[in-house]
Amino acid sequence: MAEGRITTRTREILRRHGLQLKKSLGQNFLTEDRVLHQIVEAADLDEQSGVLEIGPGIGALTEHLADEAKSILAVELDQRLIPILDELFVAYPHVKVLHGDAMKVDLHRLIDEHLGDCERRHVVANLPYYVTSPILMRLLEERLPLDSIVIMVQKEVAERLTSEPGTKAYGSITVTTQYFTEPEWVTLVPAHVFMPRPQVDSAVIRLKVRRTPPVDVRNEALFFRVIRAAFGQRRKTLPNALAAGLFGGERKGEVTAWLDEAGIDPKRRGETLSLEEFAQFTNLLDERLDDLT
Ligand SMILES: C[S@@+](CC[C@H](N)C(=O)[O-])C[C@H]1O[C@@H](n2cnc3c(N)ncnc32)[C@H](O)[C@@H]1O
Repeated sequence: MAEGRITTRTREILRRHGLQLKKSLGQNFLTEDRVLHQIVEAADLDEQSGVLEIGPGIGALTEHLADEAKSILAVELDQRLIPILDELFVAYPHVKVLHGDAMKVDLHRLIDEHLGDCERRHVVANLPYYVTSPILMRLLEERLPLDSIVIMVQKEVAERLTSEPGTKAYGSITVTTQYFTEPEWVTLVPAHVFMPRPQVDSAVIRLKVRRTPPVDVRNEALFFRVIRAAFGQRRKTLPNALAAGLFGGERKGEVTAWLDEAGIDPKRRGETLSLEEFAQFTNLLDERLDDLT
């Protein structure tokens, strides 16, 4: 079969610049137009959209985004790729390439500076897999002014983010993501469309950022502590896991009673609790802890 356009483009750019891709930076570049189209389509962009792209690589996705959106800010960690990106987008004043680490740069300031005049803002990215969860948690927990996040992630991560209570894939990242967004599976992406080919398949998901959370939580910090504790020690019973994560292993009796009071059978495992049940228990716990102080 003849080599596709993007594969040829990628090989050509890498050869011309004498570049070896770095596995440690998660550099698996997309080489199929069809998948690039699917990602851009899922983001539902128009001439009022601003896009933050994390990890543009050598700009395969950026090129497609540049055709659809008003402004693009592309943050790339690998300094070697910056001159290549600058050269590729020299004639695109609405594409700004920035050398930086998406885990460290001030995203609020950058979005305000570069995408502030856009009506809608999106993150669109083929994320580096070694840092997917921390980047996603950062995007959500910092409450950036975003409408949606369309990301390519490892298939297993996509399954976690879109899973239901009681399934193996359901975890603290699921609950946290579903608290901030409505996740939607877009498409499965086989490993062979990347260069170099990774060990695992991938998937594109779309996270529609919620304006308000779907459950009423009075103490958010406590809510996230409860979630982490419930999933922290999967083999423990729920009262044991919560007592261990929240009270250093003490107060198991009280935790059991509070679960009962919140209408949650203490014999259940943490991974069977819904978002509503986590909120219910946290609100009760917050009240009871207040009463005790
Ligand atoms: C999976 S590749 C995607 C490249 C390109 N967008 C594509 O779809 O072909 C991930 C990119 O993220 C970059 N990267 C890795 N860690 C990063 C970080 N902490 N901040 C910003 N970019 C990062 C890598 O250098 C690489 O270019």
